[in-house]
Amino acid sequence: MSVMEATDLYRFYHVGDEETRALRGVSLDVRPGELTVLLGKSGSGKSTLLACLAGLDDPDGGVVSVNGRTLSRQPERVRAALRAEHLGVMLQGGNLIAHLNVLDNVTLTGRLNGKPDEDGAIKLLTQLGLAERLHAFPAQLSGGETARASLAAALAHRPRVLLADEPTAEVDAQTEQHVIAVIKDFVRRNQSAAVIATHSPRLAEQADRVLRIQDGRWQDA
Ligand SMILES: Nc1ncnc2c1ncn2[C@@H]1O[C@H](COP(=O)(O)OP(=O)(O)OP(=O)(O)O)[C@@H](O)[C@H]1O
Repeated sequence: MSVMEATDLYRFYHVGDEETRALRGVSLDVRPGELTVLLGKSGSGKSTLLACLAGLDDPDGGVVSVNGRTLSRQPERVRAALRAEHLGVMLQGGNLIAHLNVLDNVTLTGRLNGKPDEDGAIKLLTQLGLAERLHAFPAQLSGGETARASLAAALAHRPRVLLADEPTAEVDAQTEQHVIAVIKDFVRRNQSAAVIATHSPRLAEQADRVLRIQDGRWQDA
């Protein structure tokens, strides 16, 4: 049984006369308890795929569903509700709200879902080495701290699927191991799933499944 399914996704971008075929027929089954890593050169389509899986972008063709519910081509309010209930999304550049401190950012989705869990949020931030930064605002964080706080914000409400774009891009090797441990622990403990785009061989080494994308298609397809 899968927690998320993507079938035959296409996404084309048009800028002037130029057409970029960012996704060209990508299908994916995301299974519970599995950490899936997406590898591919810069520009191969990883971020576009994650944005479509998150319902933040709509594919031009194909369908995305989460927990059996269709996410693609739904009104924004339906997608936002499905995202808040089932998905944790961490995109490049972070997903923190500027006027909320780290702790309030991390507890936000839980509060919106009617399941506030400040203790859980503090525990998660502590695991990620941010115990001293609970009351800092996003503008005061380093790149690596922003990435870790964004990851905590994506995980705190224990989503069925974590979708993360380069969560270890700006951290040192030791911090990277912490981040990977938190993600693996989350997947195992909750029988959730994670789909992570990365350039990190260390993260790929610890994945249950590694998928390679090239020019908007699976490499071996
Ligand atoms: N909003 C956009 N408008 C036009 N073209 C875009 C847009 N977003 C992405 N693209 C193009 O689509 C292709 C896939 O981009 P994407 O960001 O998905 O790649 P990526 O594999 O995530 O790259 P990176 O590893 O650098 O993050 C690239 O050619 C990119 O230039």
